[in-house]
Amino acid sequence: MARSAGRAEPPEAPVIDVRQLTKTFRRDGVGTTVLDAVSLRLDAGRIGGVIGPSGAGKSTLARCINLLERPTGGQVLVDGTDLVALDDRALQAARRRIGTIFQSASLLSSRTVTENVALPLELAGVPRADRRRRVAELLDRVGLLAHAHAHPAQLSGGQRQRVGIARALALRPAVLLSDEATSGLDPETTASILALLRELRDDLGLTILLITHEMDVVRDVCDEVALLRDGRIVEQGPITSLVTDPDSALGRGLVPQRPTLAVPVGHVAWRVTYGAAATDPAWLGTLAARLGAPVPLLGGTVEALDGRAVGHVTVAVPDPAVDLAAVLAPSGLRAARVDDAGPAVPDAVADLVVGPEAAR
Ligand SMILES: Nc1ncnc2c1ncn2[C@@H]1O[C@H](COP(=O)(O)OP(=O)(O)OP(=O)(O)O)[C@@H](O)[C@H]1O
Repeated sequence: MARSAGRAEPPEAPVIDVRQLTKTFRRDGVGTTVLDAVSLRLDAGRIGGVIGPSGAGKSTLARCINLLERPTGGQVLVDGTDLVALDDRALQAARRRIGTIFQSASLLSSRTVTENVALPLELAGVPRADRRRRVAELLDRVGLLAHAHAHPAQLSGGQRQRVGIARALALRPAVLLSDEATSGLDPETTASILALLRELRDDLGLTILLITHEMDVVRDVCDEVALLRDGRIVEQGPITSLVTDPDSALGRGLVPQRPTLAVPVGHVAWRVTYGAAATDPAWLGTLAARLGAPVPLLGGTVEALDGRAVGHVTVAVPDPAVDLAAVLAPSGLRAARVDDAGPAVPDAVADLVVGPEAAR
């Protein structure tokens, strides 16, 4: 349809729009608030993460988003429909918009792979021939056609999780909700499941929300992330913004500072944060030439994210009078003296899995 000239298109509504979600459990007249005014939005085709330590309320949030648990307050809009406001019958239909995968794939052990994937189709009354076609398509997509007649006990953990993913996609949901789906898998299997999720997003335009306690999962696959702690979102944003903000605890958790070498006598340690769209790759050599003395590199992590360099390095500046922040600003780098830069891994994320070698 032609757009009318001069009229701005309304911004696209997010596929997931959680507003002021609250959950209080009551036992013996005593209420415990597990989610406190949680709000998050995720646009179509984005992969969002919710990360938090044990007990933060992550699983409760996942269960409130697909309404397995009724929120005490707030709204859960999926594709513009507030699930909280629906009666049970309407909710049953609306829930098909969300496919969920869990830590244990929760497959029926007596059923084959094909029969497990077909289950939601059976329950939805899809005719047998259509079911067969759809299951074959799904198993092909998750790379399990060869195991169609196997039982769950004959599969590896990663393969079981793929069956869970195929089953979650059976009714063509708009949203895939993953509650710790890669927890307990080895790093290689985790990477292959995350690659599959990325592929599903790219090919099917799925919107994916990952609930996890692993920073590596967030860094590898998410476009944006929210940090949940004690039932509240304490920080959230696009990954690229967080990792380029030296003041972001989440950003520093995502690209953790490794232990550095000792500062040579007479030098001052500075932490340099990458992140501008363009960074002069030769800045360290340029800096040494400008100071007329070598600038020892004490450690750091720099990696590519969305085609730009992100991370931090620690360098030892031979002249205490140098204001490195001012010197490096034109190179697209931000610098803070290590004494003022805060801990390598901020307290706010210290209890999350930030990588095996991260400084504690
Ligand atoms: N049905 C319930 N009744 C009472 N309290 C509950 C219930 N479900 C969860 N809780 C409490 O809510 C808090 C958050 O639990 P939740 O399982 O959502 O956290 P989590 O972040 O997923 O933790 P983990 O990573 O350890 O699974 C916990 O203190 C838990 O005891």
